[in-house]
Amino acid sequence: MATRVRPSSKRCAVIGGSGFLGRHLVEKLLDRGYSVSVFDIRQSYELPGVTFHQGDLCDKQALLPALKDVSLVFHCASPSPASDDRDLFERVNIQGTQTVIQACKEAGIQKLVLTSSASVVFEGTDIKNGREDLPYAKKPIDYYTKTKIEQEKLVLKACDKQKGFLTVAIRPHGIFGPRDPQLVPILVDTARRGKMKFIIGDGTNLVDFTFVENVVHGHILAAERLRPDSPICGKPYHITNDEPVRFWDFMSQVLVGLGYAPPRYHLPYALVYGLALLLWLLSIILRPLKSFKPTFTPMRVALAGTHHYYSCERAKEDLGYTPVVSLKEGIARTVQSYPHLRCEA
Ligand SMILES: NC(=O)C1=CN([C@@H]2O[C@H](COP(=O)(O)OP(=O)(O)OC[C@H]3O[C@@H](n4cnc5c(N)ncnc54)[C@H](OP(=O)(O)O)[C@@H]3O)[C@@H](O)[C@H]2O)C=CC1
Ligand SMILES: CC(C)CCC[C@@H](C)[C@H]1CC[C@H]2C3=C(CC[C@]12C)[C@@]1(C)CCC(=O)C[C@@H]1CC3
Repeated sequence: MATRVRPSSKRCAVIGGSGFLGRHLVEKLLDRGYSVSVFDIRQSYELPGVTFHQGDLCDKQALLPALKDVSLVFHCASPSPASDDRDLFERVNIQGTQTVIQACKEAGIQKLVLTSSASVVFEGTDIKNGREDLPYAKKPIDYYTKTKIEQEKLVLKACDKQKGFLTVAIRPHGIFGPRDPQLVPILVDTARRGKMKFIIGDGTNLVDFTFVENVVHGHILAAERLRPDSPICGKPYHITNDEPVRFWDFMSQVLVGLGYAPPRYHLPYALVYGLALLLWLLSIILRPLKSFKPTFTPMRVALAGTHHYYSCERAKEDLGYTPVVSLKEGIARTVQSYPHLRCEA
């Protein structure tokens, strides 16, 4: 008679484990003695203790082998927020997350930890010390945000103590660190094209940027505290560096660290936002003739010109969270990790 292997609490799966956050999470899980099954649409590395399963998370049959003998699943896969492909976001973040939940239930998974985003409450206007009880954005600023909201709702609603399927959502904001494919590379590319001379607005707006290891720490605390009797079941948690910083000071520190000049001249927020909106509309209208992707999208301008920082008191109280790497140290380690992006002049 075939014996069914009891899932080990030290065996977990990371969906999206080839990505920026996913790979940092996998590395920390290995350090902590977990063995890890990675499921991703691409394989970007090999590591002892990790088994790779390549596939699309919308395909339950492809997903199930990655969840075999696993008790804990982290779901941190998403299309890039830089995309504006509505169908892709809906397919992966909404239908795909439904598939992940179904596959978890079929595979007898006990815990599912979702990487959501603090942006689920952001509508393009100021948020100061926002707590988790803020309502979801009624007018989400883009398809990424819209589908992250639906995704979070699905995962939190699926939490079922009676059936032994526990869920929690982590809401990070502005993740940065070594190997990030977005923030630093886009910033440097913009600087190299001579477009990082301007500060949008008066430059005093405060924002959370979160070093990737703090985000990983929040995920692991949540996973380890997720038990039927814990208050965290079915809830979202902000995870930040807990050091809101002026958006333009952060950008300047990264730019200067890499040898580029910081932005100096101010432009009115409303003007830049209006221009970004116009360019975005033009890029849609002209798409059949010529494809171009504006750097300053309405989303980026809103993120660069408003206050948006979040309280992580709930994570401190319920998860025992405190950041493990300060902003200063995080920026230094990030800058050091991009020798190829330094200014050569
Ligand atoms: N970066 C940030 O500042 C923030 C990120 N988040 C969230 O954190 C999570 C991780 O983000 P991050 O590490 O930056 O993103 P990455 O793009 O680096 O990682 C996501 C991974 O998921 C993969 N993926 C995409 N679609 C599928 C699919 N259909 N099936 C299987 N795998 C897929 C990606 O592959 P490919 O690259 O080929 O698409 C990639 O390897 C996301 O959920 C994101 O929404 C939340 C707040 C802030
Ligand atoms: C061109 C410059 C004005 C801006 C360059 C940096 C930006 C690329 C980043 C600044 C804030 C970042 C951010 C995200 C992506 C990269 C930035 C826009 C997210 C949208 C990533 C996904 C999320 O869930 C929220 C993030 C907010 C901050």
